[in-house]
Amino acid sequence: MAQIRYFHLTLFLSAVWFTYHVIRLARKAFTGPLSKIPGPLVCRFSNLPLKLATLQGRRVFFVDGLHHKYGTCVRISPEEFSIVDLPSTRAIHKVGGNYGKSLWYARFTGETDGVQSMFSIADSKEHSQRRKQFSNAFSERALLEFWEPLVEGRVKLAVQNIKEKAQTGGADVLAWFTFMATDVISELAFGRSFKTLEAGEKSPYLHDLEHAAIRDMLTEELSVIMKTICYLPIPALQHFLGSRQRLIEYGRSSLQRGKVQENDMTIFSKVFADNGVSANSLSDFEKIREAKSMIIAGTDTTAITLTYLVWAVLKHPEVQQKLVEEVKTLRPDFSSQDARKLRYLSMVTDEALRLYGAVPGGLPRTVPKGGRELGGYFFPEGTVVTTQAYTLHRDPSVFAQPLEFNPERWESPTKEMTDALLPFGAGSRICIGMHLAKMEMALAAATFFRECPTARLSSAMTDGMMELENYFLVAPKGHKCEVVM
Ligand code: HEM
Repeated sequence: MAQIRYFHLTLFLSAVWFTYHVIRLARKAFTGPLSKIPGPLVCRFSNLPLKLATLQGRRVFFVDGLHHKYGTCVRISPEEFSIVDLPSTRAIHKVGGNYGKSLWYARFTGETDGVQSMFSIADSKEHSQRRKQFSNAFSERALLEFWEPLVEGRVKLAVQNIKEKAQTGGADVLAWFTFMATDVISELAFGRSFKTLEAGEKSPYLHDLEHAAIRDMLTEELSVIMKTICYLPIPALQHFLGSRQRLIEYGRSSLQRGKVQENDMTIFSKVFADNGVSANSLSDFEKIREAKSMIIAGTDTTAITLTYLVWAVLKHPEVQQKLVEEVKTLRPDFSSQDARKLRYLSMVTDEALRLYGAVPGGLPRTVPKGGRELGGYFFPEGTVVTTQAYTLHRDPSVFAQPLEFNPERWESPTKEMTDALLPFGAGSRICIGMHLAKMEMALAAATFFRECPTARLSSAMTDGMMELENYFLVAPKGHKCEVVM
């Protein structure tokens, strides 16, 4: 008898809980300023469509599709709104706009324990203090003075390997550019390169980084399932889950080694102190977090964009011919500045960044105190608004025939075009590694087309393999890009 009473009580309480939530969701969906924002009915109640798209690697395309249907401002989940008109994008990202990064960044990077890297810090003031500690190390001046020989050396070795392999069967440019970017950023962060170019394969640290990224993404999207499975005593699973701890231990021992050898030429070096503020003053754990974050942010981003640049050029023989002629004019020991002065290479790079910049979507921000008017709608404070370069870069009113790879469009660009090109983000959170990425890309593209002027795509490469998939970054679905000579 008592059991039946408990059963009815549980049923009653569940019904109350359910009704309360339905009413709360319905109120949110159909009343208040946000209810005026268009979007699919289901997205007013559930984030399932967005979650599914994210897990299937097509978030950016899902959101782009919604913009095509509903306009420049659209509801993508009960809690999140995407806005892609240029004035709103600029307002959200502008310096002093005070739109903090949303909590998604801390969860996505697994930095929810209070020790955050520059990438995930939400608070604008705290972020600007941290960023100041690194801005000198990543300035163009410091790059030219301290890091250019390192980048040049890694680029030469990468292209030499590509050339040899391309002549004798096939070279996967994505793999070699990934090794190159890894070696550069690992030396900047830890004072010692992972030497993946010499090994011709990813280091254990990189494997752990990949596992940690997948783990963090799954924890963000499927938290209940992840909390449950982490107790299963399966060795492979436990090894996978242990990746984050191994990264911390690697970082700790690298920093220790740096101290012992007094090797101070890293991004944390006092050499780069800005008005006495250097990243040297960070705690060891903060440095470990920053180093990990920069290796993640500075590896695949550059390698993927560069790979698409090479692929897109090889798909367009007329572009390849023009580029090959141009890079021939460089002196044999050309510098990154010489390469960046090349007009056509710069047009090709802008076009590759427009269509294939590796971070084209979903930069969520929290609306600051007092709320803000954006795109004709009022957003109360605390609302999450997100922008995406993917849609902005394909706006037909700004870029004629937007889906075509056409470097010539940058011959004499309109102001709208240059304003709308935001592959590195904008404002206070603009990519701190932008100058480094541009240096690597200019040197690598120029060296590749000088050394491999007759390169072509291998017959094994299909267009489908280079279709984009999107897990925060975009990447080729086939996970490789093979060239031959
Ligand atoms: C082609 C290559 C690259 C692309 C397309 C790219 C793109 C971006 C974008 C769009 C953002 C803004 C993210 C946001 O607002 O949420 C960003 C931020 C960032 N990037 Fe890059 N990036 C590239 C290379 C690099 C490199 C080489 C590094 C090396 C350190 C790097 C480090 C960072 C960091 C630390 C941030 C966070 C900056 C902050 O919040 O203050 N990136 N990047």
